Amino acid sequence: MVNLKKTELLRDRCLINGKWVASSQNNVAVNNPATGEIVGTVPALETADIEQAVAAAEMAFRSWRALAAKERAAVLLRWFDLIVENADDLAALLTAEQGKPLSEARGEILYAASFIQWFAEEAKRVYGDIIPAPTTDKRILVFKQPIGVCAAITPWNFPAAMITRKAAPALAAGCTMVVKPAEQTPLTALALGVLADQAGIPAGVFQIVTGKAREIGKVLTESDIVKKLSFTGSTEVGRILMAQSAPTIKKLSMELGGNAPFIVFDDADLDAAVDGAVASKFRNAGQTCVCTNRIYVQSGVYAVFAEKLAAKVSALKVGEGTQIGVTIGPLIDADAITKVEDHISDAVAQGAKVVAGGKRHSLGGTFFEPTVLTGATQAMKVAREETFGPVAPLFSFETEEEAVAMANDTEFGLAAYFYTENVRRTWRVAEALEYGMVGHNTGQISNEVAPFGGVKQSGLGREGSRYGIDDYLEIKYLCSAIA
Ligand SMILES: NC(=O)C1=CN([C@@H]2O[C@H](COP(=O)(O)OP(=O)(O)OC[C@H]3O[C@@H](n4cnc5c(N)ncnc54)[C@H](OP(=O)(O)O)[C@@H]3O)[C@@H](O)[C@H]2O)C=CC1
Ligand SMILES: O=C(O)CCCC(=O)O
Repeated sequence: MVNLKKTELLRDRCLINGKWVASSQNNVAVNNPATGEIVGTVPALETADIEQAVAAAEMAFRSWRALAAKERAAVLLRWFDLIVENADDLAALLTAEQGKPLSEARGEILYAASFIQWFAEEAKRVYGDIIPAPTTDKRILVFKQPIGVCAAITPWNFPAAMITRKAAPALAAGCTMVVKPAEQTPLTALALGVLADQAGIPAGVFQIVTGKAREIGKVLTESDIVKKLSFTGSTEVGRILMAQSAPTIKKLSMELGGNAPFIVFDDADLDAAVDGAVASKFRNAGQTCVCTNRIYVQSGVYAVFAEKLAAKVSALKVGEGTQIGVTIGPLIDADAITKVEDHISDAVAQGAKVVAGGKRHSLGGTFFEPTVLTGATQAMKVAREETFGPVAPLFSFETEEEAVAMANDTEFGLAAYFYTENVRRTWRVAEALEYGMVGHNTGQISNEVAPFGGVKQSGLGREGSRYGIDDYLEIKYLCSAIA
């Protein structure tokens, strides 16, 4: 049970063409990962329902794109206001289905809202260009137009923000969108739909569908009507969706896996580095794609850093997200726990030492002790794969070149962090790291004004920032002969 002030935010139906649609067949239960209790149910829609949503999005696109940017912005700002007004309810729902501590959930809701406010403003700044023509008889103009019907497939780790980070630029640009949230966290998505409806977002412009991921993914990727797909999730599923989108040559935005290095040089402010490591590693119990995965510490400060980090991590409070003071909630499911245990046992078998945590929490369920390992090496799974859990492995290095080489030794390239007080080193390392986002002397890099996205196998495109709207726009060039 989740207690909401505004009970209509808890929906058991999907939003298609302005109507709340039930399943003609089955419903899917949504469980609280902290307690196992059922929080709600959502429909397992049929292929025909998804096709109907796509058709409604196509119809709605005609009138939505025709509005002045300022008119679309006004509607988006009403949505933003409603999300902020209902932040407590939305946070409660988010914690109930996802598990993160309530304060973090509230932070996510405001983060999610910030994308709507930002892109409502950016809608009015989709400028074109006039290019000096190579001959005097021509004029060359460039303008930008919305891509059309878009689809979004989003993960469970940020049930609100990953939706608005896609929907806000899409809607601001004049596109319409069909969203498929993760099976584990659809209720926050549906609540956002309620508020979108109340804000006056027209029928068909923002729709939410739930059901079997493969079937929905197939309809959305095979459709000729859907011109663009934006996905956040695992690299493995990203590859499948790219392949499925190839026949219709869809535009793609892909926010995929990470394997973030966190480098601590011996000239770093160690206390700041410890705080940054805790913030970046243990946010959402380690379940974000920008979470630190590997911590490289220069040998001269390794022992002190390890001791300070282990002390801070041991003080983190594990528990149900609704309890005051809790900083680490449950992991999302049993598979997540199995992966964390596998990574720890693989590391220990190869010589790593557990200096904090290391096992399932006495609370049971999917609660896990925040863990610090020393003596990690590049051969271990903790170095090669994204753990997506509360495990901080410490690696030792001697030189800057070695640290950068180890940090770049991965097929992923999403986020990286480093701590140094040396200005020259700052520039060298920032430029050498093969990552889309780099934090210098900070473990927190995400906000609505900065471009979020990766290189290498971490994905394609950028979300947030003034660049984020470009992913939903086509460039058209007009050549006008005037002689
Ligand atoms: N980059 C990131 O932010 C994230 C990375 N991950 C990484 O991925 C691992 C696995 O997490 P997981 O939740 O399984 O991530 P997935 O990539 O499986 O899921 C993300 C989204 O894709 C959907 N999906 C899954 N398979 C298909 C498919 N064949 N066609 C269409 N949609 C599909 C899911 O739907 P449904 O939920 O209904 O299955 C969900 O909405 C994590 O341990 C982590 O390493 C996970 C989440 C976010
Ligand atoms: O893909 C994720 O893990 C969500 C992004 C988190 C962030 O925006 O910081």
